Amino acid sequence: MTNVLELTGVSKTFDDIRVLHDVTLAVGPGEILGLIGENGSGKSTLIKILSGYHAADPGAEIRAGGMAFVHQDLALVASMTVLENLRIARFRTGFGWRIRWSTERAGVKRFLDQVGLDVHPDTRVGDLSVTEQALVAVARGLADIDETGNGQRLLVLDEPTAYLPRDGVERLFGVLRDLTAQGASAVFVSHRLDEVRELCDRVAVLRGGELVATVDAADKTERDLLELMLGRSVEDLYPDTASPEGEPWLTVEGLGGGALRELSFTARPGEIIGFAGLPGSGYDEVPYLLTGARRATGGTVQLDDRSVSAATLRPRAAIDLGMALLPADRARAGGAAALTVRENLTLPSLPAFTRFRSVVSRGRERKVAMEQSQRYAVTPRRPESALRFLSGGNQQKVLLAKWMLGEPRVLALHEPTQGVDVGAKREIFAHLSAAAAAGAVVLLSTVEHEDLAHLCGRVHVLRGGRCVRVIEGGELTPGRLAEAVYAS
Ligand SMILES: Nc1ncnc2c1ncn2[C@@H]1O[C@H](COP(=O)(O)OP(=O)(O)OP(=O)(O)O)[C@@H](O)[C@H]1O
Repeated sequence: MTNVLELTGVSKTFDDIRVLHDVTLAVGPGEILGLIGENGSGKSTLIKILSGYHAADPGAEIRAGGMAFVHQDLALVASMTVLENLRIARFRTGFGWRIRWSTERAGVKRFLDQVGLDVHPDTRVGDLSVTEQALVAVARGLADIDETGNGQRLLVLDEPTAYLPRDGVERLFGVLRDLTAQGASAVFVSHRLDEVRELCDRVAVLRGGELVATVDAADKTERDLLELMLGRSVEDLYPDTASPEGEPWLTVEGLGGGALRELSFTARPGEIIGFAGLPGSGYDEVPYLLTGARRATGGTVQLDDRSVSAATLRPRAAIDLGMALLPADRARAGGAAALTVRENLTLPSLPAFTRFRSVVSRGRERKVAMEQSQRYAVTPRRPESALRFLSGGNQQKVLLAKWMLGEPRVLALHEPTQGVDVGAKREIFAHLSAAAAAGAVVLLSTVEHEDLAHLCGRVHVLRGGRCVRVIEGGELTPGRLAEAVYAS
């Protein structure tokens, strides 16, 4: 049987820098190929060449059958219906250019069935769960292929599980297995090596733009894959963290806003505190409400002897109090994509680079930008390049480095390692632990139970906007956390 995708000699050069070198690979019918690599190794660039967004350097050969893409953010329009999302720009018109809705509904139903989704085509996508939305994105991919394909079907999935709960991941994988049993193929790009091993038949490993290995998933452990990715042996992922003594100096009382109804807790300098829960429980609102990025409806925040009403707290005041926020949505909320790495790094602490009240000292800025890029292992080390040209994981390192420059006393983070490779993840954890050791309070809202269990001294589990359990000490394991989060 002929391959569904064949790449031969694919290279890509940006501004004289070669980010892909002579990549050759193939995907067979019914096969799921994993694509892994460190941040900046060239995964997205390769996918963008497949999708036609970038042209490969001359000399490449690409042969593909019907192909569709499912991106991490799913690219669905929440305010439109499932039907509209699937058929957007392709409605079949009958006599007099009227859209034949009944035919459209029946056509869409066929693709929803293929992904095992029992929702009415007129349901608004925004009203579906994140798992259902991911399945709609897969159904749309199948519909796209049906329009353009030649019978061969290849789904390219770029970190599709980043926002999914565990049961959603299992459901998505079940659907992908069913589809491949019927002859469809998939390329699965992910930083989650456990999921790559679980789902894929073979795994292609990119390192520094080169395809360094293609291996059978069943033959390799997670650690093997990680070492192939990094090209070296690895140490433990998590740093040692101490549980600090002393008086609490952050006191939060009755914090509410969005899905969060009422949250109270105290923190000592040096503590790393986690917040966990299901979507809608409010666990992910904490960093934003505490730092004034989202308007709280009530509650007080006391830092040392300064007490402020959460409802009147604005981001600037929060920064002045020594609080920093690292949001999950780094593309839109975290950084200024069009500004350079240097400008992003120095933005919040600009007054420190200013002479005679208004003149920014470029020289000092440059020096500090270079130092921070080094300290946080940002690659490529080019402070004058625009933030948006960095790979996702490297953007995250820049944004963390930016807040660390101001030596915050409270560091509030939402999904700080989303899309970050395991090597960079280790570095980020080491920086968080160092910030805590220097006396900062670190607050971590994430779905990564493993990270919470290893890094935090205590985790607050939220449900219905309230803390229903605090897990600490010997109880604090990923398993216990998952039980508490999923308990109804
Ligand atoms: N448009 C561009 N202009 C200049 N350089 C770019 C551009 N797009 C990507 N790069 C560079 O190409 C390299 C590969 O980036 P790419 O986004 O493909 O990595 P990745 O493996 O997807 O990383 P991540 O896991 O962090 O998303 C990086 O060094 C990046 O800075």
